[in-house]
Parts: sequence; structure tokens; C-alpha cells
Amino acid sequence: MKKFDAIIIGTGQAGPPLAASLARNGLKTAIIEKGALGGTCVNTGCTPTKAYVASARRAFIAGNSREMGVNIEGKVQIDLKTIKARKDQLIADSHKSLEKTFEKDEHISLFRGKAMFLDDHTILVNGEELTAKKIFINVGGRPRVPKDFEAVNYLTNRSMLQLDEVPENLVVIGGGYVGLEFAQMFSRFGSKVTILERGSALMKKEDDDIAEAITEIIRKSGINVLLNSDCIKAAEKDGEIEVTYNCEEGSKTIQTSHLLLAVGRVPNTDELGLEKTSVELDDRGFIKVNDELQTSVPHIWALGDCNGEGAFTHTSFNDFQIVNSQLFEERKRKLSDRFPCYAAYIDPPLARVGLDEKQIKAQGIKAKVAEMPMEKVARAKEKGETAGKMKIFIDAETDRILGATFLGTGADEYIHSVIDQMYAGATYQVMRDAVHIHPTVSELIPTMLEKLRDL
Ligand SMILES: Cc1cc2nc3c(=O)[nH]c(=O)nc-3n(C[C@H](O)[C@H](O)[C@H](O)COP(=O)(O)OP(=O)(O)OC[C@H]3O[C@@H](n4cnc5c(N)ncnc54)[C@H](O)[C@@H]3O)c2cc1C
Ligand SMILES: NC(=O)c1ccc[n+]([C@@H]2O[C@H](COP(=O)([O-])OP(=O)(O)OC[C@H]3O[C@@H](n4cnc5c(N)ncnc54)[C@H](O)[C@@H]3O)[C@@H](O)[C@H]2O)c1
Repeated sequence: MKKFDAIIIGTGQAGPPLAASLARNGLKTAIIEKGALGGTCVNTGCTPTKAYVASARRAFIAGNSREMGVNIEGKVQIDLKTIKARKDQLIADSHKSLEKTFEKDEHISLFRGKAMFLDDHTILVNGEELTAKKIFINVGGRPRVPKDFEAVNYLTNRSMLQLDEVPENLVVIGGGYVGLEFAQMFSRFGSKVTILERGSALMKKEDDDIAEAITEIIRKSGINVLLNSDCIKAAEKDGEIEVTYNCEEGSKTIQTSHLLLAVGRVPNTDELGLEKTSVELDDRGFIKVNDELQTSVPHIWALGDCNGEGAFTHTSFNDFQIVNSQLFEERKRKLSDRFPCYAAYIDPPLARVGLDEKQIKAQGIKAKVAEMPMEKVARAKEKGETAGKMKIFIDAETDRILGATFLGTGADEYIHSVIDQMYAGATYQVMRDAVHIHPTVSELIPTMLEKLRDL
């Protein structure tokens, strides 16, 4: 049995910074990884997809700038092999940097293999037993594959990023983050894309007006969007995939060479031997944690997507910050300190913080709202990018900002002016009375706040 002060399972967005901090604080630390270093974000998530999104935007601009007085003759050519090689280089750089972090630190031992719990204190990896007083689980998740698709040659976010040629046809099942980001980028690369979503709008968790605006943006970009498409099934036929949908009210079919499944993710907690421990899971397989991210076993913590408290890189990294502060810092951070925030990297992007209209109404909070269509924003007009709108919500009793939803050019950046005010606990008047730079989209946030109305 090898003894450590701490064991971390998984090198996602929380594991590596935690390993570095534990080591800095003198703890002999083992970190175990069964796949590529860096986990989802680095290898098959944020980094590669945002690199592809960037190439797709260049392609779109090159081919669609005639009304801006810029005309490129001929067809824009997409070289997916070069796009992929650029992404592989970004990933390789991250691998190198992580390897260096682990190699240069004498307090860190990296184990390449699959970790399994034998009991609350013992972990098996590559036939070796390890034990430690503190254990941290950062095992992330993987794409959900419904039974109806198991028999066909489907793609996921992982295999999409291995393609060398742009598919002629692409059917995407699911109109959430993964579905929309891939649908728009591959449409811009030249694929004929169809999205099948069982809900009544794309990004249906958002407020109805935002979900509808997103659906319109995606449709206008030439993607075929089939909503309320329930009961979707797929079978191999004549060397292609035949997708059947709306099975009850007379089924419809589509033939496609490529099918992407983007119907959510499941946590990697089912192959971890947790049944041999006292760590409790919820009914969807997420590890239950308290406000300090401890599991039902106090010396075992769960961080990142596997605890079901966030599903983003920044939430996983914040989980590291919470645990790290609980262990080593004077200022103790907690899960309940966090305002939910995220962006979907469609073009234009959607960015969110805090509560939206649906959530405010569901919680019965007395609130005010201000809205601004991007068509009224000078900078958006100058850029020729006027799709979308901004919404901001204020607590009618405290004047504090409850949340904001920005759908528009550059929204993933200027949402941070609201995020920062929320963390500062400022009233909305602070933002309303601030002088912002002209011409920016941000300058319309104070203007918008002049016109609050009851929600
Ligand atoms: C296509 C896509 C795009 C995304 N884009 C964004 C984005 O733009 N912005 C954003 O904030 N988020 C994005 N995300 C989400 C983001 O990638 C995750 O939230 C983030 O990676 C956090 O993951 P994590 O730290 O929980 O673990 P992960 O990054 O999933 O890492 C977990 C690691 O644990 C390892 N592991 C699992 N089980 C074991 C075991 N038994 N033994 C040893 N090792 C094990 C895995 O191999 C993996 O390396 C995206 C996700 C996808 C799929
Ligand atoms: N920009 C980002 O931050 C980013 C990007 C990609 C992924 N992610 C993370 O990855 C997670 C997973 O993304 P996702 O898009 O796979 O999931 P999602 O939950 O965002 O969307 C899944 C969609 O698939 C639909 N769906 C589910 N089952 C279906 C079925 N059988 N037939 C038709 N439609 C069906 C759902 O109605 C939903 O709209 C996200 O929650 C997010 O946390 C984040």
C-alpha cells in the first residue's frame, strides 16, 4: 500500500490546480488520470470547440462581407485538416504545460490509469493500492448516448473533432450548447445541417423570448431546425444513417452521412467503485456535496461536473478555489457564494449571469426589468451585427442586480461588467450612473437601466 497525504482522481479543471496547491503546502499528493491530461475542456470541450468556432467565424466573414463593401471572389475553401492541426497544437501545448507542472514538483506523483475505490480510504490504480487522509474526486462526465442510437455509427463532441473532411450532411440531435455550437460551425464550414430538438425552441431552458431569438438566428444562418421532434430513432440504411422522428403522428425520415448526438452528459461516477464507499449519489448519478464540496464522507470531496453543481470550466475551477480556501486560506469560500454564469458560443454569443425572468417569476421575487434590442445599439449597427437583445433584472426591494441575459455581438465579454457588480453587491444605480466608453455595446447598459419597468 502506497501512502499519500492526498489523492486526486482526474485531471480536469479542478484537479491540477489543487494538486499544485496541495504540493505547495507540503502535502505528498497522487493525481490519477485514465485518459488525456486536462480532461474534457482541454481535449474535447472548450479549447478545441472554441478554436473551431474561430475558424468558422473567419470563414463566415470571408464569404459574407459584400454588404460591408468587402467582396472576395470565388468560394471560401475550408481545410479541415489545417483547422484540426491548429486545434491539436493548442491541446499539445496544454498537455506540455500540465506534464511540466506534475514532473517538476517532487510532492506530486502522476499515475496514468483508471482509479477505483476499494473502500473509503483505498484506491486501486494499475494493480497498486494507494491510501490518503484526503481524497478529491474530479472525474467529469461524458456524452449521453440514448439506447435508440447505440446501433448506428453516431458522432459525439469527441469524434466530431477527429473528422478530416467536412461532412456533406450533418444531422444534430439536441439543440443545447453542444448541438448549436457544432451545428453553426459545421454549417459555416459548408455542411448541410439539420437540428432535431424535442423541445419547442432551441436553448429551451432560457427565457422564451431569448430561446425564440436564438432559434431565429440559427434558422437565418441556413440551418434546418426541426422543433418538437420527439421519439427520434436511427438505423443504418444503404451505407447511410436513416433518422426517424415524430414517430407517433406519422413518422418522417431524413437520410444523413453523419449524425451528432448532443443530448446532454452523464457523470463518470458509475465506474469508480463508489458502491464500496459511503459516498452518496443523487438519482442522476451526481455525487452529493455540501456547501464546502465535501461528500457524505468528510475526507472525500467532489469537484467539477461530477457533483452536479455546475457544468462549466469556470464552475469546476471555482470548486478548486472553494476547497483550496477551506483547506488553506483565511477567507473561506463556499458554493453558495457563486452566481451562476455562462456563455454559449454561437454567433452572436449568449451570455448569462444570475437569475432570468423564468427563475425570478418561479421564485416569486418582486423585480424590475430593462431591455434593449441590439438593433438600437450604435456599435452593433456599425459592426453590421444587430441580432439579439439585452435584458437585466433588478430586485425591486433592494435595488441589487438579480441577473442579466445578453444575446449579441461580444456579449460573452461585457456580461462581466454585470457579474462584477453582482459580486460587489452594488445597487443598479452604480451601473446606471457610470460613464462607459463610446462606441461600445457596454455604453447602452447604463442607458437601458434608465428605463426599468415592473416585471
Ligand atoms: C463540446 C464541449 C464544449 C464545452 N465548452 C465549454 C465552454 O466553452 N466553456 C465552459 O465553461 N465549459 C465548456 N464545456 C464544459 C467543460 O468542458 C467542463 O465543464 C469542464 O471540463 C469541467 O470538467 P471537470 O473538471 O469536471 O472534469 P473533466 O474536464 O471532464 O475531467 C475529468 C477527468 O477525469 C478523468 N477520469 C474520469 N474517471 C476517472 C477514473 N476512474 N480514474 C482516473 N481518471 C478518471 C477523465 O479521463 C478526465 O480527464 C464544454 C463541454 C463540451 C463537451
Ligand atoms: N459554451 C459552453 O459553456 C458549453 C459548450 C458546450 C457544452 N457545455 C456543457 O456541456 C453540457 C452538455 O451540453 P449538451 O448540449 O449536450 O446538453 P444540453 O442539456 O445543453 O442540451 C441537450 C438538448 O438535447 C435535447 N434532447 C435531449 N434528449 C433528446 C432526444 N432524445 N431527442 C431530441 N432532443 C433531445 C434537450 O431537449 C436539450 O435541448 C452543457 O450543459 C454545458 O454545461 C458548455
